[in-house]
Amino acid sequence: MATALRVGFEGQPGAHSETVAVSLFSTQPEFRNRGLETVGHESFEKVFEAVATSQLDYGVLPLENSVTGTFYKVLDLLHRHSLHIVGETIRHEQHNLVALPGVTLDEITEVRSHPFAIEQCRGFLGTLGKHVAIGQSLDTAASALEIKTHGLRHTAAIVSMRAAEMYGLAVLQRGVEDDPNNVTRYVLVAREPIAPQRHTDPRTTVSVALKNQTGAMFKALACFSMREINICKIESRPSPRSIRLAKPWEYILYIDVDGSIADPPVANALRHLQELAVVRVLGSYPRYPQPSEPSVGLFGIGM
Ligand SMILES: O=C(O)C(=O)Cc1ccccc1
Repeated sequence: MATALRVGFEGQPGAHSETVAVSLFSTQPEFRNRGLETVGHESFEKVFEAVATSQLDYGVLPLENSVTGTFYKVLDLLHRHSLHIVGETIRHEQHNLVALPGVTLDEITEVRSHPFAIEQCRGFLGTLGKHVAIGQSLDTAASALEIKTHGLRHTAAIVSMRAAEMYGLAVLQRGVEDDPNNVTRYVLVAREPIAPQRHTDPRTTVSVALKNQTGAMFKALACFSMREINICKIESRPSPRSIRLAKPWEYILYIDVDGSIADPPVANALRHLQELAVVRVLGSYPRYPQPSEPSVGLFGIGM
């Protein structure tokens, strides 16, 4: 039998990104029968490096959250490495306050989680009172692991139900996120690009190195709008090579559009854009439906 697909994520087993990897790879027909080993890494950078050096087949990375915004590090790494986006999915994460079994809420003096999870629960955390300190961990599941490993009776974590079960923690309060409609968009990255099929409602993401010149942004966007191509997202990040003291920076523009580079209007728009700026296609990829919560028994190996 062929070896299982190795899929990397940042964090410990039970992190949201790992849950997404497990659901996606166990439900989507192109991956379902391949076997899966999820592998935790200590940073997004290490996930990129492991895919680039063939230690992993894919990486699953959070790209943006509807409340806390873009995971900038991931965007910067997409530009810096030459990997390709080969899929995306959007998922609602339920955040739950959990602690060692038998511990009650009034015993808690610290709550730990990933900084984005903390931000998404600010309203709830504000109700706990000033005696409760807020601590950060690399990912949500790492906070659960720390509580379990060190027997921390006064610390609670904000994690998924899957992570709570994996680390044997009890739920103090379910659904502590401020916005119940809060969703995270994840991307799947690989070494080789793919050509998505039309029925997958594909998107294309490009990075565009823009000159600091009058009208540069307007002209770049016009390449799409004059061909009736819908732009779904624009984000800009300082271009690392352009940064000098007391000089205006240049920016890398990230543009997501509906359609695939196999569609003539998108291909023409990108050819046009290449006449104005340095363009890299980060991927044309299918949009997978929101994966369901996998059962706790399904997980791979950790860091
Ligand atoms: O920390 C995790 O579990 C992650 O996968 C990152 C994250 C954190 C908060 C919301 C979505 C993803």
